[in-house]
Amino acid sequence: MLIMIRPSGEIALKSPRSRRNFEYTLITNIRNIIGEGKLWRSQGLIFLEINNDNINDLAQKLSKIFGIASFSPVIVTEFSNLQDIIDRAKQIFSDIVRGKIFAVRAKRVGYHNFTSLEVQRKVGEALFPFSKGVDLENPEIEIFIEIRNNLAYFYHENFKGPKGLPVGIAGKTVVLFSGGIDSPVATWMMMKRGAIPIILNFNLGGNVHKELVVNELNVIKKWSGGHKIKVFIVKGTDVLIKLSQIDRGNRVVMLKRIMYRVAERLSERVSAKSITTGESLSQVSSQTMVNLYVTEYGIKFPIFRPLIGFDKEEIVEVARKIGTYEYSIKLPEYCAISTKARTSVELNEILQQEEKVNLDYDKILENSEFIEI
Ligand SMILES: Nc1ncnc2c1ncn2[C@@H]1O[C@H](COP(=O)(O)OP(=O)(O)OP(=O)(O)O)[C@@H](O)[C@H]1O
Repeated sequence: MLIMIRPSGEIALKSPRSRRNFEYTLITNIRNIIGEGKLWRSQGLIFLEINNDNINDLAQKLSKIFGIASFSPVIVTEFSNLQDIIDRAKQIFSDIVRGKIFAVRAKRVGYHNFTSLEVQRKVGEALFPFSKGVDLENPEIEIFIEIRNNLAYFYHENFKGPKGLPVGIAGKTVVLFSGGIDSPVATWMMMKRGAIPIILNFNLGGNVHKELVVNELNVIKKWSGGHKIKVFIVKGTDVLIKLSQIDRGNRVVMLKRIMYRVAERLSERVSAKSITTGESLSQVSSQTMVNLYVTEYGIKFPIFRPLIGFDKEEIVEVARKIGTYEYSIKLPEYCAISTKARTSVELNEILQQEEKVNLDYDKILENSEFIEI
C-alpha cells in the first residue's frame, strides 16, 4: 500500500532549509511510530510504502503524528496521455462509484496538453455509467486525481492528521505534570508545537498518584512521534512537611514556587529551554495574575502556559479528545494543590519565607525517581 502524506500547511511556508529539516524530522517520527516500510519526500509530500494493507490500523497511528495535515492511500500510475489516466481511473473506481452519486476532483502540477477541468470531465464521463449520477456540490463519494508531471495519483479516501509541527523541532520543555486534567493537555499542546516534554511530577499521593501519572503518559506517548518520555518523580510529601513552617495562606503559592525552582534546575540539567504548566488565568486562587507573578518571580526560563486563555470546558474537550480525561478525573483531591490559597500574596513575604524554608532544590531533584516511558 502506498500512502500520500501531506505535511501541515505551516511547514510548506518555511524557508527551504527549515522545510527540509521539518520534513526529515516528520519522516523520522513516522518511521519510529510505524516501524516498517519505505519513506521518501517528493515535492512537498511524503510517501510511505508499506506491506500492511490494514488502513484502519495505520490511520489510527498516523492521525496522532504531529506535522501531518492529512493522508490518503493512493494508487500511482505513469501515463503518457489523458486516455491513460481515464482508463486507469475506470479500472480503479468503477466499482467504488457503483450506485453512488460522485464527483471527480483533479489537480495538476507540470506541463500537460490537457487541463485539470478536462481530466474531471473526461473521467466523470467514463465513470458515469457505473454510478447513480454526478453532483459536484454534494457527492456521496469524491474521486481525487493528482497529476504530478508524468505520474497520476488516484484516491478516494482522505484521513485527517492532527496538524501542528513534528515533535522534536522545538527542543525540550520541562512540564510540571500533576496528573490532573490540565497539565496533560498542556503537554499535548506543547508537543503539537514540536516540543519534547520532560516530565516533572511532585508525587503527593503515593503509588495511586504515580500509577495515574504513568497511565496518562502512556496515552500521551502515542502522540510523541516515537520519542521516549523522560519522567522525574519527586517525593512531594517531603516538601509538604517543610511548608508547615509557613503561613497557611501562602503555602500553595510557595509549593508552586518550589515546583518552578526544581523545574528550573531540571531544565538546566536536561538542556530544556522552558517550563510548561497547565495553569489558566484566574481558574483557581493560585492562578490569579498576582499569584502567577509571584510564583514565577526570578525563574530564569520562560514559563509556557498554553492553557492560559482556556476555560475548563475547553480544556476538558481536548482532554477527552486525546484520551487523558478518563485517568485525570481519578486524581484524588489531595494530589491537587489548589485549595485555600490567598488570591493575592505579597512578593516580599514569599521571598522571605522562601529563605526560611531553605530547600536544596538540587537535592530534591537528585532524590527523585526517574522512569522512561
Ligand atoms: N503535583 C504536581 N506535580 C507537578 N506539577 C504540578 C503538581 N500540581 C500542580 N502542578 C502544576 O501546577 C499547575 C496548576 O496546578 P493546580 O493544581 O493549581 O491547578 P489545576 O488546574 O488543577 O491543574 P491540573 O489540572 O494540571 O492538576 C498544573 O497544571 C501543573 O502544571
